[in-house]
Amino acid sequence: MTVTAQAAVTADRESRLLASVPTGLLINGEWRDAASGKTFDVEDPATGKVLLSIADAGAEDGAAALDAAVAAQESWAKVPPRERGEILRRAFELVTERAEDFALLMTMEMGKPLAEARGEVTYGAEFLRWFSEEAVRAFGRYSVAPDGKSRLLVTKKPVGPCLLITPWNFPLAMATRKIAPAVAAGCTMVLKSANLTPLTSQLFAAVMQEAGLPAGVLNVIPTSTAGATTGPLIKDARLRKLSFTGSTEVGRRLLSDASETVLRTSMELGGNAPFVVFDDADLDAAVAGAMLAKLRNMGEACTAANRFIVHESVATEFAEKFAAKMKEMTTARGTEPESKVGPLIDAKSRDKVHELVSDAVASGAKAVLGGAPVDGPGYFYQPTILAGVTEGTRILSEEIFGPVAPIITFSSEDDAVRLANNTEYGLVAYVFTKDLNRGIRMGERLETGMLGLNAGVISNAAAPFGGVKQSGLGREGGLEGIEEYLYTQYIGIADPYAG
Ligand SMILES: NC(=O)c1ccc[n+]([C@@H]2O[C@H](COP(=O)([O-])OP(=O)(O)OC[C@H]3O[C@@H](n4cnc5c(N)ncnc54)[C@H](O)[C@@H]3O)[C@@H](O)[C@H]2O)c1
Ligand SMILES: O=CCCC(=O)O
Repeated sequence: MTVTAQAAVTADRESRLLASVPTGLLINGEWRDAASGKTFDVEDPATGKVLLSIADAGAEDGAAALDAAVAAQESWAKVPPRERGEILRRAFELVTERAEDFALLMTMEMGKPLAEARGEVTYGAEFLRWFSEEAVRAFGRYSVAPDGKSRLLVTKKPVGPCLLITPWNFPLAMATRKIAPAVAAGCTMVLKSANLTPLTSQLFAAVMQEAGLPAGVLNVIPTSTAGATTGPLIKDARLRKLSFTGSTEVGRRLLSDASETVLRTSMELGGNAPFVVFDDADLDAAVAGAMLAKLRNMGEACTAANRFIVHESVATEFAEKFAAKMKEMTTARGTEPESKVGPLIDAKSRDKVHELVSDAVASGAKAVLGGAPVDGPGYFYQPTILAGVTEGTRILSEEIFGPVAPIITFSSEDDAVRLANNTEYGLVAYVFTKDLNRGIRMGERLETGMLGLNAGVISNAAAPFGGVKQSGLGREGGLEGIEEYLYTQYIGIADPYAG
C-alpha cells in the first residue's frame, strides 16, 4: 500500500471512531444537549485541528446531574455487591475488546504515542477488573466488647453521591481509577472530565451503559467552565464526596470550598519526583528506569521524574548514557509508527516547559541534549537533558510536565536525602542502588507516598497510589482504593444474655 493510501485508511478510521463518540452530556441514563445549547471544541495537540465539538455543561446541567445521582443512590446501594462486580467485569471485557478504539482516541485527543496509549488501556481496564473483585470484599466485623457485656457490629456503607474530577494526562486510567471503586462500593457519581481530553470519558461512559450500569449511577458533564459548573455541587449538602485528580493549586482551592460542608475528599495532586542514582547502581538499569520515569507520557505524568539526583562520581557517565538513549526518541504525531514522543498538550504547557529550561540554562545549566521546542505544527518539545543544574534553580521546584531531565549531583547519602526531600511535594521517588539495605533506608527516609526501588514505573491497579505533603490525601487502587468510597458504621448491641 502506498503512503498516501495508508494515510487515507488512517484518516477514515479516525473519522469513523470520532463518529462513534457520544457528544452530549450523560444525565440519568440519557445523552442530551447542554441546557444552554453550547458546545466546546476538542483539539488534536499534534496538529491543532478540531477533532469534535461536544456539549458544554453549565451550572444548570451540573444540578441536573447531581439530582440524578442523588435519586439513584438508594436503589444503587441495594444492588448486591456481586451484581455491581459483574457490571465492572463486563466493562473490563468491553474496554479490552475495544482496546484499539480507546488507544487511538487517547492518542488523538491527548497526543501520547499509540503504543503508550495501548499501555494505558491495559492499565485503565485493570482498575475495572481489580474492583470487580473487590466489590464483594467490603467486610465489616463483629466482636464481643472487652467487658463482655455488649456486642460491637462494624459495617461499611457507601458514602453516597460523589463528584469525580479528572485531569487530561491519562484520559482513561484517571477515570477508571475513580469510577471502578465507586461502582464497587455502591456510590452514584457525577464525572467532570478534563476539558482538554473529554472524548475518552464519553466513550467509556457509553461502555459502562452497555455493561449494564443503571441510569443515574454515572452522570457525565464535560464543560469548559469547570469552576462555575462544579462549584455549586461542592457546596450542595447532598454531595457526600469529592475525588479530585489534578494540580496542587486547584486541589487547594477545592479543599477550601469543600470545608463549607465538611465534604469528604480524596486529592491526587502534583508531584516533583526525585530520581536518585547511587554510585553502586547498575547504570544501564538506571538509564532504562530513567527513560521510563521521564519519557512515559512525554513527561506529562504526576509520577514523572522531575529531578535527577546523581552521585557526583557517576554523573557524567549517567548523563552520556541517558543522552544516547534519549537521542533515539523520535518526536511525531502519536499515530505515526516511528513516534516515541508525542506533542505536549497545548501551547501554554509547551511555553512553560521552555521557560523552565531557559531559566535553568541562564542559571548555569548546560543542555547536553535538546533544549528547545520543535518547529512546525503541534506542541512538540525536544527530549532534553540539562547537566550541572544547581540548588535553588526554578526547574527543581516546579513540575516540568515535559520531556526534560535536569541533573544535579550529590556526594553522600544524607545529601541525597536532603535534596530529595527539599520540596513541598511527596508523591513518588525513584532510587537506584544495588545495596538493598540502602534501598530500605531510603524508603524509610524519603517523604513520599510511593517509592520505585530500581524501577522507573510502579503504577499498578493492585497497589495504593497516592502522596503525602502537598501531593494529596487518600489512596487510589489496591485494597485501600475502595475505602475512599465507604464509611464505617458502628452498631452497639445490648448483651444478648442479659435479662
Ligand atoms: N496524583 C495523581 O494521581 C495525579 C494524576 C494525574 C495528574 N496529576 C496532576 O494533575 C496536573 C495536570 O493535570 P491538569 O492540568 O488537568 O490539572 P488541573 O488542576 O488544571 O485540572 C484538573 C481537573 O480539574 C478541573 N478544574 C480546574 N479548575 C477547576 C475548578 N476551579 N473547579 C473544579 N474543577 C477544576 C480541570 O478542568 C480538570 O478536569 C499535574 O499537576 C499532575 O501532577 C496528579
Ligand atoms: O499522572 C499521574 C498518574 C500516573 C499513573 O497513574 O501512573
